[in-house]
Amino acid sequence: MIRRGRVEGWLRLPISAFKPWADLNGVTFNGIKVGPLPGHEDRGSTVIAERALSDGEDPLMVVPRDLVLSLEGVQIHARSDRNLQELLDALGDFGRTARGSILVFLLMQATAACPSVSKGVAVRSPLTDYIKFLPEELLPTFWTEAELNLLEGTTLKPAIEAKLKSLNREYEQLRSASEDIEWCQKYWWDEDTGMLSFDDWLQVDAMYRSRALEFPGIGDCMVPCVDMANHASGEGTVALYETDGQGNAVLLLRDDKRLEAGDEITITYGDEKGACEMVFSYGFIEDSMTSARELFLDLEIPDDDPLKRAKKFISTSAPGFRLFDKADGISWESDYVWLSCVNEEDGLDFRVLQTTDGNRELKAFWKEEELRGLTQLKDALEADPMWEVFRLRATALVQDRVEAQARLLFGSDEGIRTMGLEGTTCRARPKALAMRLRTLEGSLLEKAWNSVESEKQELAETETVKRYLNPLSDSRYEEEDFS
Ligand SMILES: C[S@@+](CC[C@H](N)C(=O)[O-])C[C@H]1O[C@@H](n2cnc3c(N)ncnc32)[C@H](O)[C@@H]1O
Repeated sequence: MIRRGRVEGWLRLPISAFKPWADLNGVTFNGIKVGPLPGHEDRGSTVIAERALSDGEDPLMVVPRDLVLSLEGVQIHARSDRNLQELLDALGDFGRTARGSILVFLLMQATAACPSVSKGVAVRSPLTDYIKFLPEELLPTFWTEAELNLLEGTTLKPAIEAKLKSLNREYEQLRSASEDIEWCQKYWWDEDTGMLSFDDWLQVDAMYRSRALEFPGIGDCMVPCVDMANHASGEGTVALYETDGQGNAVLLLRDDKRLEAGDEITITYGDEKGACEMVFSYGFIEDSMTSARELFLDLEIPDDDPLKRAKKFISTSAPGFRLFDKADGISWESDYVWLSCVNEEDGLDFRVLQTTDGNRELKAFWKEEELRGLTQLKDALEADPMWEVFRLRATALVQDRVEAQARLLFGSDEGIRTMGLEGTTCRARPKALAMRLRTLEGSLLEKAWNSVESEKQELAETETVKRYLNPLSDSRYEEEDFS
């Protein structure tokens, strides 16, 4: 439906109509305009200074609170749209989340804009026209199979596979929740008259994912007009967003920033976000990015670990670890790794205890002390006389996983580069992004391997580890392989 609406024109407005739309809906612009930036048209539209701007300016933009598309905003729309309310109710818990309610609201707006849908099925709002300004984002959920193959060995590959599965589940949930609602059956699902397909769910997901911001006091939401600002990190960030006393969204020039007419007004989508997340959520990697910044590698507790089931049950964190850039090198963090590398003979124990309300609960203990959260495990290990041994095990585990990932990435490199460069089935943008991500992740993996290698060597020189590895000199310890 959405793709067709854009092609046929009923779901598309030129960016030249943006200012009249904003004026009509009470948005205030102060010395700025929205449109493509000459020389950077590939980034779509952006916010541009119309005159010189400096410290002490009034807000560059004020967006009335009733245009802010949040969970609360959708619930307010639903009060005057019976069909929207029925749909949200039918979706249960998902309809009460920011993401679920906003995606459904966007679908309703596209439906309202469709000329073949009877008036009154979906109530039109200022946002019905707003979504006509939103470009089609080429996020990886829209990449072809050949393009996705270029991601082999990157952490984006499993992330996209998992995302597509979860989008499919959500789409099926939408279908089963709404196929008995008469108008949904007619306009969305009917074999002859229904217009919805999985692609529409991907489209509203892409609108939300690439444009949602976390607004102080509101949470995750889409803010029309502020979401026209492109991203720049660090000192490149020119403006910031917040809410004013009335709940309106405002865009403010950062202190010490001075702009000339024609300069771009950027915000940050999150300076800490890594290359993988930037491609995943926004479909680009900032030109100035010279490192993948961070990457997440999954990890399985080995089958021969006798406490595997209990460890998996108790674990609340994602099974894996995060590698990230630090000022002095590469570091990693994960509660899961610490849990993976200790066992009963070290002092880890699990017990089923009765809670005050009569339920039974599995609790983890370290040397008789209850762990009130997995984050406490690392502190307990750090205070243990065997700390260096545990660290060595953890580093070895991390290094093995980094090495396996590097083999996957570099092992597929030659074939991929040939396919990417010669393959005619891959579009230029996904191709360039995939190649850049491969390079950035490859270099982070190399640095991480070297960094854990030196850590391992340092640890191997400690007295605790030497004693541990040499059971003949101290019969308390058994031999272990850290190679
Ligand atoms: C919140 S929207 C910004 C407005 C958008 N350019 C438009 O035309 O509607 C985010 C999208 O803008 C583009 N974008 C933002 N910052 C960019 C940058 N620094 N380089 C390239 N593309 C960028 C990406 O396509 C991203 O998914």
